[in-house]
Amino acid sequence: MQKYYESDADPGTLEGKTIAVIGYGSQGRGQALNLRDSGCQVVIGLRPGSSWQRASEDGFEVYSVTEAVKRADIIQILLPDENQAGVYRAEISPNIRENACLMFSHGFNIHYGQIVPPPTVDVVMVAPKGPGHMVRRTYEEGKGVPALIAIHQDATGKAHAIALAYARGIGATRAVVLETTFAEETETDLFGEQAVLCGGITSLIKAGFETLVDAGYAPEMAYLEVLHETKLIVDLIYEGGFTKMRDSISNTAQYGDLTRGPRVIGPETYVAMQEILEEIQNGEFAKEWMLENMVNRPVFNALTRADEEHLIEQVGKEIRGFMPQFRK
Ligand SMILES: NC(=O)C1=CN([C@@H]2O[C@H](COP(=O)(O)OP(=O)(O)OC[C@H]3O[C@@H](n4cnc5c(N)ncnc54)[C@H](OP(=O)(O)O)[C@@H]3O)[C@@H](O)[C@H]2O)C=CC1
Ligand SMILES: CC[C@](O)(C(C)=O)C(=O)O
Repeated sequence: MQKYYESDADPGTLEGKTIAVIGYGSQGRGQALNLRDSGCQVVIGLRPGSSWQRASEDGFEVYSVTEAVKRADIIQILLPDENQAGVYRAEISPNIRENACLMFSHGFNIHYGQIVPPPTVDVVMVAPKGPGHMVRRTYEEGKGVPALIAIHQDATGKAHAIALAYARGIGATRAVVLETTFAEETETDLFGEQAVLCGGITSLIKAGFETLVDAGYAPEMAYLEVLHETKLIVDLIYEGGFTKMRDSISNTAQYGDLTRGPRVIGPETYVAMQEILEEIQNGEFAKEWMLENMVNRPVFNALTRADEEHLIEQVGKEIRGFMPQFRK
């Protein structure tokens, strides 16, 4: 896989160019602040509301999406995936300059054909592999979150240089930048968040918590055991893989890990993972998510509410209240 570092990116590529960051949520805020601190010229495109106020308070020039796009050489679309196509059709497409660069941090709308840009613009992706607040925090610490770049369309011949310079601007080249495609990024990202990072881990934690509570153990004990300690174990895996984590735990824990783990994640889970991946690859998941938004998200809202009311959330709130690191 092609990898890039700080010295591969030329910050001069962005000189004299205006970058419009459209959206000022998790990624919008993190990327915009990092770009500005890296010396780039950044404006923000938004609708009136709380994000507008936050971006203004952070000292940015904030415009409607239409006005921001008119001013921009590079347009980084950091709206929720489900809103991007509507805003693109109404405000971005009619105002985008010829030879501008249209940028994304996730390939969903291009890969699934929700946005079809004209052939006169560059279409690239710079996708940090981490949440927006980490993109900002690691930059402030002098480090960076790794990122992926991909080129969907190179109208100007400069698409690759722009993507790398932008990745440098948000701090990603301080770590590493990997080159991929829109298809590979979209499919692996959706799979990762559904099967492992978000869907997989919350379901695993909930199953462990419910098993202990149903067996008569105190919910506080169950919370500390299966949720609180998860971060401590994941931090070790993050720092040094399974080996570092296993070096740090007891031999008893390691034996239980090696012999019982495969009973929890057995053949049934592999089958479910393959099915989930197929739904992503054949576009079934994308279609379901788009339709869910068209009818005001009944499933999304009901499932979110049910988890918010789960005992693990109530107990967690109480226990975190005792710990100084979680007090505001
Ligand atoms: N969250 C993350 O860490 C990651 C996200 N990504 C990708 O980054 C992109 C942005 O996601 P994320 O940062 O989570 O988004 P958020 O939901 O955090 O933020 C969305 C922003 O868009 C604004 N917005 C929403 N609708 C409109 C509209 N119709 N017109 C103008 N502004 C609007 C919101 O403002 P308002 O206050 O008005 O609602 C908000 O500022 C997505 O493509 C996502 O897949 C990629 C990697 C990680
Ligand atoms: C894991 C969720 C994520 O894919 C991410 C932070 O990278 C997302 O889309 O938010």
